[in-house]
Amino acid sequence: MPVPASAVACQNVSVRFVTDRRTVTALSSVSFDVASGGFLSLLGPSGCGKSTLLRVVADLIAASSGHVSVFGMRPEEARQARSFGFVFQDAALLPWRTALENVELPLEVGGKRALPPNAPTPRELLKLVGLEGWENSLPHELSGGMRQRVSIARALLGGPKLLLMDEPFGALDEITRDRLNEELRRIWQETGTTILFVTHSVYEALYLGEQVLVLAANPGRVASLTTVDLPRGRDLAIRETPQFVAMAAGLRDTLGRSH
Ligand SMILES: Nc1ncnc2c1ncn2[C@@H]1O[C@H](COP(=O)(O)OP(=O)(O)OP(=O)(O)O)[C@@H](O)[C@H]1O
Repeated sequence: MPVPASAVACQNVSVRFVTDRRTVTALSSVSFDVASGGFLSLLGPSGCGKSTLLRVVADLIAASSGHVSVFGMRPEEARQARSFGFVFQDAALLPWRTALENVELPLEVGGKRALPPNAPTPRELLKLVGLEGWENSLPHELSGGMRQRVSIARALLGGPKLLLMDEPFGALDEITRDRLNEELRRIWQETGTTILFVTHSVYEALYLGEQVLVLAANPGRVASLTTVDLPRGRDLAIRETPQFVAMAAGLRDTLGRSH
């Protein structure tokens, strides 16, 4: 079977929520394409539909119209094929299970199952996210940043080709967030996983992404799609360069017109 070049392709995706009181058009005719191995940051004002878009890709919400393809599959098929992992703002760890047991959890949900051949083990994943030596710690013994690392390791269990991340670092202090930004770029490069990353931060979106999709609100729609022309190997100091500062100013300008 030929490998589709796109990891995620959305064409004219619209989502309407109908409640007793009103109908909300959360997304209106959103189209974009992320290549396999790409990193797309999703940026936009509160309520512009960022989480909704991620949830449509993850098959948690059905699009009202339009077409979504994940590695050439419908979102439902991609979910059944365990093609993606999801990381939320809250690490959502079970407090009575150790870090290692939390990473192992998906193997037990819906009946015991084995890891696919060649997939990294839970221990290897904890090492990948910088938590070697913390396997037996309980969540309350870990910092917020470490808990979020555990949830990233858990989302990478089974070697998904796509990682969907909904403001995973939004609740962390700035220094921890910076460190995790660097770590995430490293993990992305080491694993080759395609990443869709929701954030409110222009700096985070630009530092992490190879592309930045800005959504405008009411209704949620594409305001701009920018290719980030920065070196693949980047450290945080790149945020001080004139090129980065100019791109950030451009994105802020688009954001300012997106409410
Ligand atoms: N299950 C739902 N039922 C009804 N309306 C919903 C539902 N989920 C989201 N919405 C509405 O859809 C719009 C987009 O919400 P969404 O959470 O996707 O925005 P967001 O960009 O992720 O916001 P934030 O940055 O504040 O997290 C909002 O107006 C929200 O009220």
